Amino acid sequence: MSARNPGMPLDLAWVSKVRVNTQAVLKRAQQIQGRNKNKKQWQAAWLLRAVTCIDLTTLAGDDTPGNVHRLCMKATQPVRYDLLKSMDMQDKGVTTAAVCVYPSRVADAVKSLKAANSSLPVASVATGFPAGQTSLKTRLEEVRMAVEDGAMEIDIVINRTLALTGQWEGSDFIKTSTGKESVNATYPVAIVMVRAIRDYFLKTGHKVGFKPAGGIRTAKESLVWLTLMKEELGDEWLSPRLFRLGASSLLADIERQIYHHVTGRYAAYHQMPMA
Ligand SMILES: O=C[C@H](O)COP(=O)(O)O
Repeated sequence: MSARNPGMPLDLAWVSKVRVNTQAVLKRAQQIQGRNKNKKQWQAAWLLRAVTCIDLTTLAGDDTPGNVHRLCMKATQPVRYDLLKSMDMQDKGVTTAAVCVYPSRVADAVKSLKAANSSLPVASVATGFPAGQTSLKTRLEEVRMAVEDGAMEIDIVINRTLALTGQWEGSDFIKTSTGKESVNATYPVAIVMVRAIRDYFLKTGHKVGFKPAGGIRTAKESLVWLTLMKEELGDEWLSPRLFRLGASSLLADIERQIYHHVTGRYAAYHQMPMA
């Protein structure tokens, strides 16, 4: 996770000067999607990079200590050992970036990771996820409880009422969406967001991270996201310190593509143990 953003006084004059050329952004999004033509051996390396940037997520109403435990085990060994061995990557410590759960499941996740001797961080979606329509007092209490239970990272749902009325400040990491909306992470919106990160960096010298989340399900999409980050912000934003993919079911497809790279065959989903 990136260093804390010290922030800056809210400068609405700067914000209101921002203009977005929608057609240019849509064209750029198309261009980035067309760029994704890595050679096979590089593609496997990029896919492993994507794995290390995943916040492996479960945010279901019926989450239990059991499925959170499986998620944690998958996060610590996200790609089958035999596949990693074939690529000589078995001892490179490939894990996902974090696991992401509801506040009520943080303690379960911390316990499972501790038992597995893993230092993977637990992220939690506190603050009235997904609507963010709870009082400030409740929101702060939820963050406190998640941190007390061992969460290292908190995905805060911004108060959209405040944002829409111009009352907002800077953050350490910005995330596209909760994953619970009908439209979640899209490339054109992401381009606008990462360019805001670039502008903020140029103005303050502080690097804010970016997390697209919601509906990211295929290995191909993960490669487009990496391309977008590389081209718009540079190599430094290709590490989990500044880039996360928030996803509950992306990993299975990435692992299948890696299986295909190693064996030349496609695996059924059940051959890839999943949380
Ligand atoms: O923050 C993470 C998202 O809720 C995950 O969304 P997803 O289940 O569509 O991958």
